[in-house]
Amino acid sequence: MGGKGAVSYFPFQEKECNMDRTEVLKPQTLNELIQILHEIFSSDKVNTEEVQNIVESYESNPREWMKYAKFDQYRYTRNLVDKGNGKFNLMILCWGEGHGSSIHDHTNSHCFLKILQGSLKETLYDWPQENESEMVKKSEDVLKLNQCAYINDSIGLHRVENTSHTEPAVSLHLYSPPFNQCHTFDQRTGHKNVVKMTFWSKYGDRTPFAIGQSQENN
Ligand SMILES: N[C@@H](CS(=O)O)C(=O)O
Ligand SMILES: [Fe+2]
Repeated sequence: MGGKGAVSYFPFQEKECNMDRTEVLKPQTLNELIQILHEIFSSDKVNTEEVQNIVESYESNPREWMKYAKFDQYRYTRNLVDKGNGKFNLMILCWGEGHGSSIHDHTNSHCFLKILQGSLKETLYDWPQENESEMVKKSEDVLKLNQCAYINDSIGLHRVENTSHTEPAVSLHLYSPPFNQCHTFDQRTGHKNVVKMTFWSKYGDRTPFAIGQSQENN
């Protein structure tokens, strides 16, 4: 995997060496994190653990991301931050009290999920069996401020929820390669549906309402 030398254009980096970048680079701002992600994903091979560590090491600063954090009263919103030069999509998801996603897959992409505010419950499920039956819950975890989780389709499916009745939650998601649809699953039967995924806003601007917008993942 991508154990390349450290990148050289960050002034806070003290030395050039062959150490894993995770030991060297701690992004000081969201913009710096985005720069580092561009660098990492420009390579053919990406080390998912390295990405997870770097994303986790960024300390959430609401001033840096508040322009993307747009909430809806009824369901979680997806707000595009950066298109990652075609290699990834970086977005901020805003979860009102009690908002959650359906059980879903990630369309053969890598998914990194970091908490920027509040906390989220992540429940993992196995892929459904052929026969019609209740889906099997594998584990659940409460993700805390700054924590970064990782999932892909070979790990399984998940559902994410803001279980708080008093606090909103905000999360940062990186998907590589980018995707705009996924499958959702009925917990009772395992039946799946394709759903299109849309952005509530892009680069801080509310996306115009599209007629015939499809059902979403929540
Ligand atoms: N994967 C979901 C969010 S989450 O529940 O992980 C999405 O992109 O909308
Ligand atoms: Fe997800």
